[in-house]
Order: sequence, then C-alpha cells, then structure tokens
Amino acid sequence: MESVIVAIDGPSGTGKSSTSRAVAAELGLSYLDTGAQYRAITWWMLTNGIDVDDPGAVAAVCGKPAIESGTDPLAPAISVDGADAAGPIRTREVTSKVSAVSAVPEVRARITGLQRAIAAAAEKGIVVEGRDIGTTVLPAADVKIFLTASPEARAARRSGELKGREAADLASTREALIRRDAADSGRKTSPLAKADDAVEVDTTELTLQQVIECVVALVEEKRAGR
Ligand SMILES: Nc1ncnc2c1ncn2[C@@H]1O[C@H](COP(=O)(O)OP(=O)(O)OP(=O)(O)O)[C@@H](O)[C@H]1O
Ligand SMILES: Nc1ccn([C@H]2C[C@H](O)[C@@H](COP(=O)(O)O)O2)c(=O)n1
Repeated sequence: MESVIVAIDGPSGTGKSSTSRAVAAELGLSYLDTGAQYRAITWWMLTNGIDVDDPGAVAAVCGKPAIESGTDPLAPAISVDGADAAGPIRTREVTSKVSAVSAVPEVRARITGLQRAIAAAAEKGIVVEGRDIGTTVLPAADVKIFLTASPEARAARRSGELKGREAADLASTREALIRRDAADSGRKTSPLAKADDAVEVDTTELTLQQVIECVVALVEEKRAGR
C-alpha cells in the first residue's frame, strides 16, 4: 500500500489527539502530536528560567533542547534532552504559557523542521495533528481534516477529563480554551487556520467513534481514488 499523509487540525478539545491516534492505529500509520512538541519546548523554557513572555529571550535559546517524539499511536512518547516529558508537559502552567512560546517565529521554524523530518521518515505514512499542519507544515498532505466543536462541548469534554485531578469548573475551562484558541488564531506566524482544501468536521454532536469512522472513510476514499 502507498504511503499516505493525513493532516488533522483544529482548536483545542475538538478531538484531534483521540481521533488521530485511533485512525493511525486502525490504518497502520505513524502518529505525531505536534502540540506535545510545543508543550515540550515551553516546559524546557520554564524549567530553565527563561522569561517566556519575552520573545527575544525565547528565540535566543529555542535551538538548545533536544526534543524527540515517538510515533507509535499506541504509545505516544515525548522526551526533552533524553528525559521523559509526557507528564510535565500537561501541567496547567505549561498550558497557560504554550501559546506565547509557540507564537515566536524562531520556535515555529525549529519545530516545523522536526515535524517535516518525522513525516518524511514515516514509511507507511503518518497522521499529524496540530494547528497549522494542513496550511504550513505539510501543505501537500493527501488528506486534510479540520475538526471543530462548540466551546460548550469542548469544555464539557475537558472538565470530564480533569475531574478528580484538578478542580473541574466548566465556565473557567470554557474561558481558558477560548482564550488559547484566540491567541493561537491571532498570531502572525502560521496561525491556527483551516486549509482551503481541508474537510471540516463538526464533532459537537458526534461520538468519538463516529469521528474516527468519518476520517478513516475519507482516507480510504482518497487511497481508492489514486
Ligand atoms: N466526539 C467526541 N465526543 C466526546 N468526547 C470526545 C470526542 N472527541 C474527543 N473527546 C474527548 O474530549 C477530550 C479532548 O480530546 P482530545 O485531547 O483528543 O482533543 P484535542 O483536540 O487533541 O485537544 P488539544 O488540542 O487541547 O490537545 C478527550 O477526553 C476525548 O476523549
Ligand atoms: N501545530 C501546532 C500545534 C500546537 N500548537 C500550539 C498551540 C496550542 O495551544 C499548543 C498546545 O497544543 P495541544 O497540546 O493543546 O494540541 O501548542 C501550535 O502552535 N501549532
């Protein structure tokens, strides 16, 4: 079977990671979580005392950390300078600072280079999820999907996830994700955006399984038409 590149973009909490992992596992493809890479570089900045609100300071050191991403959809992995970073990159502090760090053009250039190299090395193909995959990172992707969902549905999904670990307040979760989407859509360099040739899937009223089936069908349709 020919290699296939699938780009899945969309705002936070729309189901990109869950859908991408399941689609990649079902189709025997590699998987790349690009948000995890931006989180990893943000975590490195914070642990090394870099002022993440100073774009010049961030740009000056963004080439330093060695960021490595695993591409097995059944065991996603990310390390920074050889240390497992899967846990630390999901803290509230990293989430609140990742938009500022990922808006710095030098950071984007570095991480985009890593992403393209990983995609090029994926022999059977890859599902890459993020915010600018279809528009900037892999504009020639075979299949482009843009997932959306109402802020209410996305906040409910996130609050459900956080219950028991951190206080799950629906209104503040909703505000936080709207704020992050606004920052990610408003930055100058490769903002969160739907590619003109992406298929938009509104997941508000769909189960995760229905979204997975929809994306698998789109990939199979593309392969059949080649
Ligand atoms: N269609 C759906 N229906 C209900 N819950 C869903 C659906 N899709 C995803 N979820 C759940 O919503 C939560 C967020 O999903 P996921 O992490 O895949 O979103 P995301 O778009 O990757 O978010 P982020 O960009 O913030 O990382 C998860 O708990 C996931 O199980
Ligand atoms: N292609 C990408 C992927 C992610 N980002 C930034 C913007 C997000 O708020 C942040 C974290 O992503 P998440 O883990 O929530 O998917 O990373 C980006 O700018 N470009």
